[in-house]
Amino acid sequence: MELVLASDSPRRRQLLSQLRTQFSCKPSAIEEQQQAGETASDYVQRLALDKATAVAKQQAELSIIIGSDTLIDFNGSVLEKPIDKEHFLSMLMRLSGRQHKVRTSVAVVAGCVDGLLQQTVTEVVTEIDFGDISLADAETYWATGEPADKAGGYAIQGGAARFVKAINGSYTGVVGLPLYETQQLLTRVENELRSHDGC
Ligand SMILES: Cc1cn([C@H]2C[C@H](O)[C@@H](COP(=O)(O)OP(=O)(O)OP(=O)(O)O)O2)c(=O)[nH]c1=O
Repeated sequence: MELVLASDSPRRRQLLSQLRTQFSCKPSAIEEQQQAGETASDYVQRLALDKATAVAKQQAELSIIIGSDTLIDFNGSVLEKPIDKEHFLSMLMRLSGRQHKVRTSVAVVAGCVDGLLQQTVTEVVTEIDFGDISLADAETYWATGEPADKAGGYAIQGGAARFVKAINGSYTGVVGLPLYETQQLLTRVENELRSHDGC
């Protein structure tokens, strides 16, 4: 059965390759817009599920699809990718010297164009303490190009490692795909599918 990562994130592809050798990547084109009254937790789980189900509905044959989403929760405010340098600087300065949460949700769905057989989703929350970041540090970091496509404008696996004083949670979750939880969901869905041979 085909395994599909509903993503065009190179980080997620690399992380999933630590669990599985055979899978394809198909980005979803879902709109990322928090709804009025939607909590950060509800929002990140909805996006992971929407990404996975959107790709599942395009599959001709029964497949297993993984969708994931990552966002920063700063005292209840959602921070996503920076839209420009000013936006990035304001986000990083808010995070400087404070604690925030990184919320990553992973959904594992089984289905195809004819329907969905399984839908599972979980959320992993990681607390990150940043040390003090000067405006000059932040500007230098922006110039590397790394922050532009990362939630909160930083990559713990890259240059932003120097800002991280403490982490409590899942490192792979912060990078974009929590591997322990992904493996748990994959195993559960695969076991439940054993009796099915079509969609
Ligand atoms: C906080 C943090 C986020 N990120 C990345 C993970 C995600 O790729 C990105 C958050 O954006 P997402 O919208 O979750 O994902 P994406 O648009 O990159 O990929 P896709 O929707 O196709 O799966 O930020 C890091 O790489 N390192 C970090 O330390």
